[in-house]
Amino acid sequence: MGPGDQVFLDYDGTLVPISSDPTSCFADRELLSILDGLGEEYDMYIVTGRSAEDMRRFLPPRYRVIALHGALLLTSEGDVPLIPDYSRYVEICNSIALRKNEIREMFHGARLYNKVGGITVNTWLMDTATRGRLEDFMRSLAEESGMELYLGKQVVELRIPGVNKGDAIRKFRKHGRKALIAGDDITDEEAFIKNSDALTVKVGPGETSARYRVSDYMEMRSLLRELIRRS
Ligand SMILES: O=P(O)(O)OC[C@H]1O[C@H](O[C@H]2O[C@H](CO)[C@@H](O)[C@H](O)[C@H]2O)[C@H](O)[C@@H](O)[C@@H]1O
Repeated sequence: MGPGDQVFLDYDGTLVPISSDPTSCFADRELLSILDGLGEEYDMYIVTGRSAEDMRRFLPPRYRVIALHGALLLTSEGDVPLIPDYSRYVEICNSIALRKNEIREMFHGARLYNKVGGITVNTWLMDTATRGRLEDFMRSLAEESGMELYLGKQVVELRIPGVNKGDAIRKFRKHGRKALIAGDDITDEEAFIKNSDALTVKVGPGETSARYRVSDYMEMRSLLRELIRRS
């Protein structure tokens, strides 16, 4: 990897630790200094399943972010949908979000967030049986609404069908440039598989199609510091 090459980084679990509270995953000072260092040498993107609103709260606006699993590019000039029907899915999510209280009453511990182009239910506070019922419910909601069910780390989500990090990254790959892609969750596997020529890094345990592995976000940060040092 050298100056001008590309770096695509997942956020939760890759750059910051996974936490049971999804609302407070702010980038700390060390992370910002790493991202700034990378941004000076490399063509860098954060690629996340998070909403635009979350990423604007967690990170300063100077970074390029691909949000909602690849549906939306955030830039300092504004948001650019990367798929044709984005606004239709926003409306679908807004109408599902109207059922927030009903869903919270049906599934004890469920925390539902409208990602404005996705719906996520955080399941950290739920017992296993209730999560199972929630999955069934969300599966039927997906069928009714035309959204896609996605089961991640302690989240049950509805995401825009067909959207995935792999295709999103491919849109931004530059011919003749090396790329590093890192991530910790199932959606990142889609990025690894669709970019098998890249330097792919799995963060944490579990099966993977990535070529390399680091144990956690701290080792990932060390690797990124090394990348800056060598550039
Ligand atoms: O693509 P990512 O940057 O990894 O984002 C994917 C999901 O991130 C959030 O959930 C994950 O992080 C939470 C905070 O650590 C954690 O509570 C949750 O269990 C994780 O799955 C976010 O809430 C989801 O909407 C994103 O899809």
